Amino acid sequence: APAHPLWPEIERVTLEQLQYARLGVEGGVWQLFAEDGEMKMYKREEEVDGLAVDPLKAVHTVKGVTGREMTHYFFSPDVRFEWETTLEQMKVLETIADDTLVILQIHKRVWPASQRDALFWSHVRRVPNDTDRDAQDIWIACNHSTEHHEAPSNEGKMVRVSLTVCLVCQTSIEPPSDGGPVTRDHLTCKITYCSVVNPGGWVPTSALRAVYKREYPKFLKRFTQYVKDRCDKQPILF
Ligand SMILES: Cc1cccc(-c2n[nH]cc2-c2ccc(F)c(-c3ccc(S(=O)(=O)CCO)cc3)c2)n1
Repeated sequence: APAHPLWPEIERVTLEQLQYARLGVEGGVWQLFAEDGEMKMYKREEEVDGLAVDPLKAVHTVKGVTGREMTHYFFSPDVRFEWETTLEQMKVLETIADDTLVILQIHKRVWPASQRDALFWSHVRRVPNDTDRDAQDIWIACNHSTEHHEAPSNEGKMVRVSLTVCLVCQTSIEPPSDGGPVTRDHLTCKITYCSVVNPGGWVPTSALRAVYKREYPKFLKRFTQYVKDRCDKQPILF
């Protein structure tokens, strides 16, 4: 593993997020707040220092793509402006490895709050499926707030959020009964998107919850549709 000061934290947080994502939404602690076809969005209402920091967990089933493809397009900074509608600026501050970056993002201001930015490391990895030999490997992409000497001090113009986000994908293949080749029609990708965002500065709880309720379903629908469109008619990446 690369000898970078962030590496131990990247390893720990990525594997913690994998376990967290794989925990179901049973137990009554998660409140279903949005549903659209296969997509189900849950939240927990939690406040830290009077700030709503509502953990979010979304589950979705997407046909015709693999977990490697889904996490690749989530991780890749090159395509982020194509699906992340609230992004205003983005800068890759450090390339730690081809699967590990440090990114600064400035997002569009949401009235009446002040504009926010996010500084985080981003990592994507394949995790062999240790429980079920026949199953495909699991893929996880994880974004977690960090410090970085290259991050411009935004002279108080911006409020910095702190976030931990993961996208965990499990692909399954239903092979064609006629023994023919596996095509995208035989692929199903089960995804779990988890996010905890501390808005960093005071936002009225009701306004923040309204933003989450509007933005998260829109984001996940748009992102997963973007990946389906990009992968359509392309060779399958397992
Ligand atoms: C999807 C969503 C939920 C809640 C708020 C908003 C939003 N609306 N206007 C500005 C933002 C905004 C402000 C700060 C942020 F850090 C992110 C933010 C959201 C997601 C991620 S990510 O890591 O899931 C995907 C990469 O951008 C990173 C930052 C988004 N968008």
